[in-house]
Amino acid sequence: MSSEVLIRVQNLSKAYRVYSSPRERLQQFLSAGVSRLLGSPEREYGKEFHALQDISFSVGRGETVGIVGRNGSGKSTLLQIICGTLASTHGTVSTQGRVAAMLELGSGFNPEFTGRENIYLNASILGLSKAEVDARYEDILRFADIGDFVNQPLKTYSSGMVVRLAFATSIHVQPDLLVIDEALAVGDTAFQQKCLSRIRAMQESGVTILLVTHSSNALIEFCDRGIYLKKGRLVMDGDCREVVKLYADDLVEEEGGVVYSAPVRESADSVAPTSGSLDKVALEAVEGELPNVVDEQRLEKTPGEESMVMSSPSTQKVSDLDPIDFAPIMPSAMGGLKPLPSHSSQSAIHPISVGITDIYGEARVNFDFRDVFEIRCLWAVSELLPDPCFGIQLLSVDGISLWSTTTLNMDMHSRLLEPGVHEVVWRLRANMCGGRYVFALGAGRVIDGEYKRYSRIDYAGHIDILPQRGQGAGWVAAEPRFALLETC
Ligand SMILES: Nc1ncnc2c1ncn2[C@@H]1O[C@H](COP(=O)(O)OP(=O)(O)OP(=O)(O)O)[C@@H](O)[C@H]1O
Repeated sequence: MSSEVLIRVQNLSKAYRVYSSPRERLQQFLSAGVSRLLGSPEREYGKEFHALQDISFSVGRGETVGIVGRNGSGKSTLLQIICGTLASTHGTVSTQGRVAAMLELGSGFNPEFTGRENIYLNASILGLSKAEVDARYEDILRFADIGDFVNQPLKTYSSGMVVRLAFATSIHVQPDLLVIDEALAVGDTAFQQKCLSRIRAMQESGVTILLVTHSSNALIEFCDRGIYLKKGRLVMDGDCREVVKLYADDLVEEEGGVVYSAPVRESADSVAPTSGSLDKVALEAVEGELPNVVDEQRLEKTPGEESMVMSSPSTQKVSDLDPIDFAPIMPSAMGGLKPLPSHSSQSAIHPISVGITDIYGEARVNFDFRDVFEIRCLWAVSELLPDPCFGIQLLSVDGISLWSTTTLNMDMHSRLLEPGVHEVVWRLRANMCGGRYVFALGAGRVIDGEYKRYSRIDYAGHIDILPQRGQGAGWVAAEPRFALLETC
């Protein structure tokens, strides 16, 4: 990336006047008329609302910057001002070179014009001559792949077709800056993939890209830098992972969850073990203790109860053993769990504290791919609880549920839980791609063969899995192998 600044935003603010009723709006309108007639000062009705407040940042040539923030945080407003389709209230924006923008659906397109007319219109607004558009026209059509619709008015298009045309036009005008406002989310999967690979090619050829996204993965995968807008203010501009972390924590908090991060022990986390090292230590720990392993692995030990025991083949050599099965599940170091607030109405089973730990019960956040880790919770049971059931859910930081299960699904039920405090441990393997993952927990009862939730912890903690080179993108780490075979 060169040091040339392509976008400079300085102390940018955008204010709207918002009215509580149509009447108030009318009063404002009349007051403006009266003040114009009489030359008197205009009386202000309504309230001022700041969609953006005092935003400053710059983007260098060749950089890809992602903007994240909740709905209404000002992302589209910012892009519109940068692209010149909206005026700011205060501050300045300067851009260098040709700016191609994919703002809201069809922005810059006229619904009455045909696709063809819109291509020419749009490209000419961006400074291309007719001859230049002629030379690119076939390529644009090929990329958009909308067939004969190109000769129909845009108002007859589906939203996906508008995106196809808009994207095809934007990338063929050789922009210096490409501005994309979530538009790709509308296209079909195959088209999205085509666009993403074209965006990557444009990144490589030095095009500057400003991208609004709701996907933390997209931010981390595509962007050099992240900007986080919150209620119209820029709260972070920097490393994508830092931005994702802050955004994820805020999301949980704002959606009513109580955010507890498992206490991070700097020494343990700053020297995160390399892949497999934890497993090795775990195996050393269990060597010589094999006869006790099965007993140790019960989540709760009640004489005579056989549920909640992890399967443990007993004929393997120690060197073959996998810590997910063979390392004993130990009680947490109590400092490793974070206390949860008590609520005024408490159900028969409610959480006291929760945390994510390594297999020694030590709080930890960073794990390598395939490391084994544990999500622990102390549950207070206030009455004899027949058929208790525990649930777990793995979520992306965007709140997408990636996996969930319950002890009922795992056929671990029909077990009486005594009043008291019980530590429940879910041991998992980090079979996920690099990135952040959030966990939710639940506890309840099995009633008529169904899991009835008594308590839920929306945010029980998160882990960061360190990315592995060549692993690929996404959530599921499928551990691919590849062969290219000769055929005769
Ligand atoms: N013309 C307007 N009058 C009053 N308020 C407006 C106007 N346009 C936008 N806003 C408000 O400005 C704020 C920022 O809107 P903006 O569309 O930029 O948010 P956003 O982050 O892009 O949201 P989303 O993720 O939903 O697209 C919102 O609260 C919105 O309601």
